[in-house]
Amino acid sequence: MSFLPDQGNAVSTPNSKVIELIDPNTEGHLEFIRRAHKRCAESGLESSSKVNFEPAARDVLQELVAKNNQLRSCALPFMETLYEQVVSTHSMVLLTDASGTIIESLGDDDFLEKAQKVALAKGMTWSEESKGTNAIGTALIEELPTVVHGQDHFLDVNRFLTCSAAPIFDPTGVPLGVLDVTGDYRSYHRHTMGLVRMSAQMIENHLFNSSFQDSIIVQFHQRGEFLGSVVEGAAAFSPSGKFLAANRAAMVQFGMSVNALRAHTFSSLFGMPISALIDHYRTCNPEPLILCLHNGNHVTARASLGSVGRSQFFGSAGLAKSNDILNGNMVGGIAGRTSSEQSQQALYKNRYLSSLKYLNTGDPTVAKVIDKLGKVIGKDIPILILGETGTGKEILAQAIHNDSPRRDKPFVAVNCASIPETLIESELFGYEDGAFTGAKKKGSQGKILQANGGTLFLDEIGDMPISLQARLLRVLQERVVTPLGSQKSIPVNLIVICATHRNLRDLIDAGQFREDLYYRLHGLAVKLPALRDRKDIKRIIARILENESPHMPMDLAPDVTNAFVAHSWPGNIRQLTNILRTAVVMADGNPTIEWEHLPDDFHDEWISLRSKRSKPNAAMESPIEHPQDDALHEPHLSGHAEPARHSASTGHTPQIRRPVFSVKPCLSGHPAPQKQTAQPVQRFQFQTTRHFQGANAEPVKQHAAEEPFFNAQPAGTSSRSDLDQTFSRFREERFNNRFGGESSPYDQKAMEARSQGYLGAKAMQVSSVMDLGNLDDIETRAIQDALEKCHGNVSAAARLLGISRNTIYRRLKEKQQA
Ligand SMILES: Nc1ncnc2c1ncn2[C@@H]1O[C@H](COP(=O)(O)OP(=O)(O)OP(=O)(O)O)[C@@H](O)[C@H]1O
Repeated sequence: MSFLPDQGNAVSTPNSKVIELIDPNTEGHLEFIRRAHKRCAESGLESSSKVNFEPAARDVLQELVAKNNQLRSCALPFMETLYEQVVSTHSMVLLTDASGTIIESLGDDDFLEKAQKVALAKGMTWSEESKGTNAIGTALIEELPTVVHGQDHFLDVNRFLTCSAAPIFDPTGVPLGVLDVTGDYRSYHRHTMGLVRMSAQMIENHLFNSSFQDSIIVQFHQRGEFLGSVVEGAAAFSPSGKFLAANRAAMVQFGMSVNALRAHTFSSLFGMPISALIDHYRTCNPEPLILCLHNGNHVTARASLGSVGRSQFFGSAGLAKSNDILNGNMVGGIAGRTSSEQSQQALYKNRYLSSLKYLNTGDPTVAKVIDKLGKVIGKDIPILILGETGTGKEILAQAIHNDSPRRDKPFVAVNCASIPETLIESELFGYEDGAFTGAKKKGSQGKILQANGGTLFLDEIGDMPISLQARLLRVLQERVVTPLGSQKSIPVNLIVICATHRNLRDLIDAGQFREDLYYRLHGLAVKLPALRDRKDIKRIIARILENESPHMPMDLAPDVTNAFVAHSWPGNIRQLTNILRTAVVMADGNPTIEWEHLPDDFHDEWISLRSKRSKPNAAMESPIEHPQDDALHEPHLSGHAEPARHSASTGHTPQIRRPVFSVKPCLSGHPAPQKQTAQPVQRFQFQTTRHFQGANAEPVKQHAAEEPFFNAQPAGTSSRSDLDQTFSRFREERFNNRFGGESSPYDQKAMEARSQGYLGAKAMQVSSVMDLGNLDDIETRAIQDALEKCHGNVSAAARLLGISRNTIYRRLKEKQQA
């Protein structure tokens, strides 16, 4: 094969050289043709030889088309587009298989007649052997784009033709066929070859995507604006990160052949664990990532997780393996699959059928939830999923979809809390061409229409702006959607699943949620338990470990297991997953996860929560030996005396250092915190609302000193969800502050930026930061609030803000020095 450096020509041959070969006026081209003529002469052909016109028998033709069906169906739309470019130029567009036999043709009527005379018809073979030097046959031998013009043809009868052909390769570099434009030699145009090459590459990319649609596909390019274009690189990986295949643009960017790439994984090529990529792309509207290739080049990348990625949690290692096998088989070529492959695929589909059961890991509350859901699946009953953050609401919604008769239709998730209020409407309902300034030229379909036929998952429905709730209600009741700027209502047929961690009843009382919508959504409401209340945590741990370490069984050391069982897991299963993911990497091949493999912030949280006895008796029950004290130390920011923690074995509270935070009043003008001298850790007295609300807002909301941090609270008391609200209000307010409140120009700017694609979005990000003016203050305020919220626990504050602990230390030191 030939388009890779160690295998052939197309990639190793610089583009300038290729252009010389295909330009009939250059010496390089003449040499190329001389070589081809020599081959023909050596095979016994003579220039005066007659062409074989015998049309192919009907059944032979049928078999030929069936054998090459995937290539033909992928290529046909591109052939049609290509033909539109060359129509009325006495030309035809041809597609052949790997032997040079024509399997599809589109042509100008006047030229078709002439073409028949030289056997340019379906079923005819245009290999060099049978038709002498010609673009199709020669391109197959040289595995290079080829122009054979007029006299270049070996056979006299073909010399009235001009042909421009480009080979098409499968994702592993094996030639599948040739795309060609052939016409009367007087109609020759240099641009024809460019069109043919580009179309061949588009066909290859399309074949690549359809061959690996179950795998994780990463698309990338050094220039972000080229994402989505024909020159973007695309590489496919298994769920465990194993390299499967790459298109030729990817091989050029990697600077490696497919054989060399097979020794690589996603992380060795992109410097990031595949699990982090999956996490990023499972979020709503993920941004493209800037990744660093193994060769130091930075690329803008985006990924599609395919069904493998989407169902990663349902398939565990078993599913991952079966997909690896499937994909591994594909690497051998994309031609017909064997029966064992088909049965593998059946197995894979069957696993899909058991998604809900998969989530039933032994907790009686979850079992009841699954039982109830099983009864309504497939019926037109809206489902509302309740539960704290990270309890698996989205996973459950996906499982409901997977088990429903709509499983082959789209599952579209929208996080109502993560989209700015001004954009939710267009994101959900779509908009028409020119609906507003900056809207995309061709309009946008919107998530509701994207989910048509399938399931729409509205996460954080409690955060949907009240103004849009009426429109959503109309969609649910009348089953039609009207895009922005359109007069037309489009019928939709979908199942809606909603989720929230908020109390919708409270929101109704506060006038923030429509009661009619509540009842419309509230067909069956189920509540997922918090992880600390689940009886199956060990099974969940085992499952996560299977996913994170598919090739090596891993387990927790007994003291770690005990700690995990006793912990109150404020971030629920998401937090557990992230901790285990880091621990698996830290264990570095060791099959047992020990204390020292756990991240520092887990140590901090563990101690912080235990010292507050958030789980009564947990510390006493737990036979945990703590890790080295040193590992728990964090620098003292204030030199305050540290509070104590319980001794694991005795239940006493030995004096050890633990992080204590205090800020100088100058940071924000707030009163300095009380000096902390003894346990329990003293909370700051502060006003949660002060940065978030306007002058008329209720000013003071004080947290009681004894309120346990991040602990489950009965409704109405300050709790994790209170904390979430505070932070989301902070973000909202910050957003409004930045962009000027009600009639902010941001809406328009954001729309315009979006319409300009990735670059626009980036520019928007940059300009929004510029607009800020006082970024320092905002950052400091956010840090201070987070620290207050977390009672000085720097790690927890860092986690809340999504920044590193070092950033917090640095910022505070800077402020103290200022
Ligand atoms: N039963 C489970 N087994 C293994 N992992 C799970 C399970 N349920 C959830 N997870 C993990 O927990 C993470 C959080 O799940 P998910 O996003 O569904 O939670 P959520 O309740 O929708 O969170 P949020 O309310 O913050 O959107 C997932 O990324 C997944 O890794």
